[in-house]
Amino acid sequence: MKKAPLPVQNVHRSDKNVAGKEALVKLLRWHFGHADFRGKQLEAIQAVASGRDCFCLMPTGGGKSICYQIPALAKPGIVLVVSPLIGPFFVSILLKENQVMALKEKGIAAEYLSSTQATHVRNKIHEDLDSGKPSVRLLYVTPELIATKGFMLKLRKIHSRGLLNLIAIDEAHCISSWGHDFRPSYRQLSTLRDSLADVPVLALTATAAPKVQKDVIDSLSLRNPLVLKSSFNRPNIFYEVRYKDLLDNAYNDLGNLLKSCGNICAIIYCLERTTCDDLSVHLTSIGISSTAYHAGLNSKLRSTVLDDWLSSKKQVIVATVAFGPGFIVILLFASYYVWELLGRAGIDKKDVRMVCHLNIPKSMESFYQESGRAGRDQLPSRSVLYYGVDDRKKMEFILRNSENKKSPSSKKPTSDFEQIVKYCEGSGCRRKKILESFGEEFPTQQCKKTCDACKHPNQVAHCLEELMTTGSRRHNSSRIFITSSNKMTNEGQYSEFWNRNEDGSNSDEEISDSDDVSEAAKSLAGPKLSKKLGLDEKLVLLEQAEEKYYERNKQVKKSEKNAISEVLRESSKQRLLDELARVLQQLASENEIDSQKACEFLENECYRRYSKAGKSFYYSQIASTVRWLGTASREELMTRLSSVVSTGREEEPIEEDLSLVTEQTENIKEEADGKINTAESQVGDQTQEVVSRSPIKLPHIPSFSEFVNRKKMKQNTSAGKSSEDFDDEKKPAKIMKLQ
Ligand SMILES: Nc1ncnc2c1ncn2[C@@H]1O[C@H](COP(=O)(O)OP(=O)(O)OP(=O)(O)O)[C@@H](O)[C@H]1O
Ligand SMILES: [Mg+2]
Repeated sequence: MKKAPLPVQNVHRSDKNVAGKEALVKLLRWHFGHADFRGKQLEAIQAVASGRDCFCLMPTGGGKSICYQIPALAKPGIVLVVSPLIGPFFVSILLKENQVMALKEKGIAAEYLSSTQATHVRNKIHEDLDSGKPSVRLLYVTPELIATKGFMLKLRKIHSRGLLNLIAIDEAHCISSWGHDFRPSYRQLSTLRDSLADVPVLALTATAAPKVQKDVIDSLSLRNPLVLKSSFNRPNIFYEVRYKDLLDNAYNDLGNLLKSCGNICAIIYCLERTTCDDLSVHLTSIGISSTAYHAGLNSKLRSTVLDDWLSSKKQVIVATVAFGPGFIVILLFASYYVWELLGRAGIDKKDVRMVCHLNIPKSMESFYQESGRAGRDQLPSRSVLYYGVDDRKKMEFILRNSENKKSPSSKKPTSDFEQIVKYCEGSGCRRKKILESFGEEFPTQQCKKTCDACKHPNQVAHCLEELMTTGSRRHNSSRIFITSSNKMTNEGQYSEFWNRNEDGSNSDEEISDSDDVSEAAKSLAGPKLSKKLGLDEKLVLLEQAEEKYYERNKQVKKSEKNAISEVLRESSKQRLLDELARVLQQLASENEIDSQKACEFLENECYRRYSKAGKSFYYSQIASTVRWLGTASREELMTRLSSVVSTGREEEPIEEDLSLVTEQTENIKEEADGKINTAESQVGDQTQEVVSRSPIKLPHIPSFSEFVNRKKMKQNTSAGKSSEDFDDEKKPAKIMKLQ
């Protein structure tokens, strides 16, 4: 049942005064049921309540959210919470939704704004914000939304009415390129101070590196901030490393470990989604209720899986881990969707008793964040990392690629990785290694045997010795530990991480991220794919690789091979939705288009055109549509999407009825103008004037074959014709820029 909010006047003495401890504790008890504030929570709350900026460094699970949730209850007005869009769009929205729901259950008027919400829900929130007396107290938004002109004007208006009490930047380390999780959209938050100079800013992070702290404070232009730092020690977590190379079977070991702990709630992180599936099947087969969670599942299934785990219907969730944007570039094209589930995604499941890493994480920070999901209720919990030399090499390879992608001189990923390698391969106290990597001194005796190295030093020393010997034998080398793997990229043994960009073409999306084609890509990968090969040769190789794959899978019938599965269609819709949401946010046009319907329309169009031709062509068309979304002007989007969606003519191909579309656009434009006038023009958004009344030529989305032909034409310099010439000949009215 919902709780009634405590009357505000009971809590705050006056708008200017620092809120009294007693009143704040009362709020904490009433709404959250906690007896008292933890660590530096009260100091942070009192600082921002008095109008001071604050930088708050607390470990994962330390209770950062309370630092902005209580201020939202202590004074009339709004607390704006900026938190990142983490991982695939749907999941992050789901998590925000969960958080907001949980707050509402506590009687707190919280909302989130996102372009994936139904238009009427979004409109209602906007109406509330524009009302002059908003009922919402905690408003969660993304940095992308803050960057839009329309929303910033809206904030200014709220502020001018004296209703913007605080801006909380959660996961503030994302603003720093030194952080492990840098997000370019966070950079845009630096304009907040200029636009809303006197609103206190609270920056919250669990990333402890001093240069990140400085970067955050500078980037957000925090003024004389109160800097609050808590220890990063998580005394209730027991840290342990198990050595895969010394185990008969890591799956069995993990299964036995989970069984020996009883019916506990656990998270297992894996590097690859096939491992997630295999491991989940294995655990289920031995009677452990488990479920896999990764991007290979459609969004509906993902949501069910997550719900099952959150509600403890399933005991163990086996999920893929997160990588930064650099990794996405590498992995996406090899079909290894990158996925951040429970690492920093704000999931607050308190009773996770164990977090296992089946593969080595990419850095100490990632490890700390992910293992920190255990024991958020402060009860004894466990972190178990399964370390294998092969895993380490694989990760080194990925990291090296990522470095090369960013800048050849960037050595951050590998140097961060060395810390976690030392954590696994060193013999000293694990807890000390974690804390020292964050610059925190920690005397070993304070560990009090809460890591394997302190509890069983001889056993760990013995394992390390054995690992050294086994490793030397296996790898025929005298050095196993902390080796450099400069040669990895030449060995070709990790072909699943083949970097498509190597081929120098811009046709990345033409490689389907459906499993089958990625398998083909695997076969094609590695040394076979020389940079010197031209496009034709590469296409031939791709075809051969595809054939090889299907030969290997005799059970796959020819017809099935080309079929477009529901899973692929779902993931394509999601992909379109992600891109459209991003673009609409950038254009501050979320209210004008029902993204869900628009993406269904676009996907349906691709499907209708290419379902017979097969999935490569279908996928290629999806990829082109995504590209088009990314480059289309607002005018083009409006013309193409608003008209179709709002008139319910989803099934009609646009080119077939251009005049109708134009006519519809006129109507929609009028309708949209009306909406804009009420919702957006109140904040004076000049950018809304773009919709044109003149007939608009619809952009053509090139098919895969057109794309290849264009490539060929580009190569064919001797013919003396440009690719545009070629297209002009073929399809005079349908030219689209391919970058
Ligand atoms: N004063 C308190 N007393 C008891 N429990 C608390 C208190 N403050 C917060 N908690 C609980 O601690 C848990 C973690 O809180 P929260 O999600 O805010 O952590 P966080 O610092 O944001 O972590 P993360 O970095 O993982 O996002 C929650 O279950 C919350 O209810
Ligand atoms: Mg948090």
